Amino acid sequence: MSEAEGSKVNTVLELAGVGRHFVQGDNQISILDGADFALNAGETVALVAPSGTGKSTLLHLAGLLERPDEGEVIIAGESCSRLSDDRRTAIRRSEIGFVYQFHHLLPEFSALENIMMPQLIMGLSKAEARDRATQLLDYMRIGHRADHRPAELSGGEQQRVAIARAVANGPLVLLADEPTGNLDPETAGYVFEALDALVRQSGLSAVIATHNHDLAALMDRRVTLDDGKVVEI
Ligand SMILES: Nc1ncnc2c1ncn2[C@@H]1O[C@H](COP(=O)(O)OP(=O)(O)OP(=O)(O)O)[C@@H](O)[C@H]1O
Repeated sequence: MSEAEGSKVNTVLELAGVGRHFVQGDNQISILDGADFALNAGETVALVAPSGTGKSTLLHLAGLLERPDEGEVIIAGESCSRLSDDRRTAIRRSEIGFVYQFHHLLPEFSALENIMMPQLIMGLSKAEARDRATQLLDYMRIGHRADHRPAELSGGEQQRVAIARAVANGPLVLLADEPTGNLDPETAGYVFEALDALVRQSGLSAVIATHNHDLAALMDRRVTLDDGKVVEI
């Protein structure tokens, strides 16, 4: 295999010439315009860019929550832009983990049940899902909170549950949209470090949008958005 072919195989997520345009009033604005990006297996990348430049838009496209207006989103070698909604949902469920700024946990379920849920949807047995959820809670050092509902957890604990839920099905790629943006600096630091450790321990690839340059420095690479394109910083 040539070096070029080898590096393709190693690319878990690719954006190729991606464009996303919105109409605002009388104007069309191009948030992404010919954006290229490649994420390698086991790599962590921080996406650091000013508010409103398109970080969430990029993550939504990469996570197959939206379709680009042009260009391709390629996950594990499969071009996804023209696939059916059902196929995109299947890929998203098996290959993508998402963490948001706000935890979006299901309020009526416990921490453990929230982490079991995506596994049950994927067809795992209750016992398997419970074992994996318990392991993840222990890894995130909140095993003692397993039976608590989200409202009974601190902000940092809620985000650690949300991170555990995002990786519960062993995705290929973790996408996180300011996962610590809603936390005080000290809590943000330890939640981010726990996220980083979990990603590295499980060999995951991750793109993490953050405004925090100290936390971004923990990642393998940093990129920003400039004039609708992804550029290294
Ligand atoms: N569905 C939409 N319709 C119209 N405009 C949109 C839509 N989605 C996003 N935008 C615009 O695209 C721009 C980029 O939004 P996006 O949420 O991606 O930015 P961001 O970098 O994540 O910002 P923040 O850091 O504040 O979360 C914003 O100006 C936003 O108003």
